[in-house]
Amino acid sequence: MFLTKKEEKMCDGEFGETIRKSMDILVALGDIYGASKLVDITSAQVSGVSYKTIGQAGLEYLEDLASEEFEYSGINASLNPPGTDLDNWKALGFPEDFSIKQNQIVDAYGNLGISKTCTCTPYLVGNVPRFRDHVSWSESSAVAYVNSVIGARSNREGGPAALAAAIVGKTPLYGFHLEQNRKANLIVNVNGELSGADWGALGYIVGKVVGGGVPYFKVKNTPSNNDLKTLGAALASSGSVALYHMENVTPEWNINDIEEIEDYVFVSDNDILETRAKLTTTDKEPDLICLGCPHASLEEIKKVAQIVKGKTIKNKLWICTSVSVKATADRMGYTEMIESAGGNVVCDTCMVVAPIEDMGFEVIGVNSAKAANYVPSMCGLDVVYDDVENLIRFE
Ligand SMILES: C[C@@](O)(CCOP(=O)(O)O)CC(=O)O
Ligand code: SF4
Repeated sequence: MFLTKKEEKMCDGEFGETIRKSMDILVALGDIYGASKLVDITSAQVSGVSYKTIGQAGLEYLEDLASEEFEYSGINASLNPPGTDLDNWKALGFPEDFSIKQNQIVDAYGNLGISKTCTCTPYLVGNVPRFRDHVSWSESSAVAYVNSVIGARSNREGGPAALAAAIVGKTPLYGFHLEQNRKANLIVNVNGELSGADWGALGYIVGKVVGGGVPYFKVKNTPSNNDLKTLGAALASSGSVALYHMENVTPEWNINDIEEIEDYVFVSDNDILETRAKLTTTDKEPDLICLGCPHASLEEIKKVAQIVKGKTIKNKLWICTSVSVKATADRMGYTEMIESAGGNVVCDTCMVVAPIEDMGFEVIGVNSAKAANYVPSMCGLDVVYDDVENLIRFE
């Protein structure tokens, strides 16, 4: 891979150990994937934040990296969800030792120059690249969104690579950074109109078929941005999708030569119904309904507030989001409506990266196919997959 004189000096340690270690990761990646050079990025999104997933070794690695002075690239970089509500963990019943360690991890990232936004939907709260910008994002649902809905360019980075890219402000030029790799290779024809949890079911079905390819959707009704975030999350969890196109909807849909795509899949109403049923793993009622995978937007919180307003919820309810979105929900009175009904707006964390298996829950109600896919495997708990309206039960 070609390196400039300055980049070579960075690799040789002339700019300090933190920069050298970061360059090591980026150059190794570039060599593996045959990148021609490094390219400047405008944004990074760093996963590998939960104490549940990176543990003590991860915390020590980050504290060590942050202990040295270095010049941060200055690009906009934000963090993925940690495993606790960083400020409100005590009141919400998150384990103390875990929450303290978790705050130390987030502080170490902060010392490295990464914003403590702690969300998988950074595009809702100020980390919004422009069309065609090169970026380095690692949360898989966010990668799907930034490539597909925003039209910026990212590979599916691992946490350490996105951190290295943030520190240096560059990423190796290969894969989805190159125009020629952004074309679709599978056409998905969807038979009926979709709503709510149907979008996640569609993503789950197509992710399994397309793997790491690029699907091109033809759908009957236009999805909202919230639907696109749900769809992308599901595609990226059942497959390893980083980019999809939707006819007349996403910004690069017309870069494709449709006639040249040989592979087709048809998704019927019945496929959607069967998948919705398959994603539920139990016939028991959920003891926790956990919404916001990916992290909820203000409109999604508003919808829940309207459903529960003036009523009493039977089971526990969390709606997970970022501190920034919650601040607006507070002002709008949505948080108050949800709390009065017995629910909580939970910041920073989510049902997958929090240690919910140690918090006394057994069955989790979710409206996200990604969460339905990961809660059984990452938390060992059962899930019920359905629309918000059907999940929430009242006294
Ligand atoms: C499951 C996931 O959404 C959250 C866990 O990620 P991490 O602990 O931030 O590496 C990661 C992903 O899908 O990229
Ligand atoms: S599992 Fe869902 S809510 Fe949790 S970080 Fe990933 S996308 Fe966000």
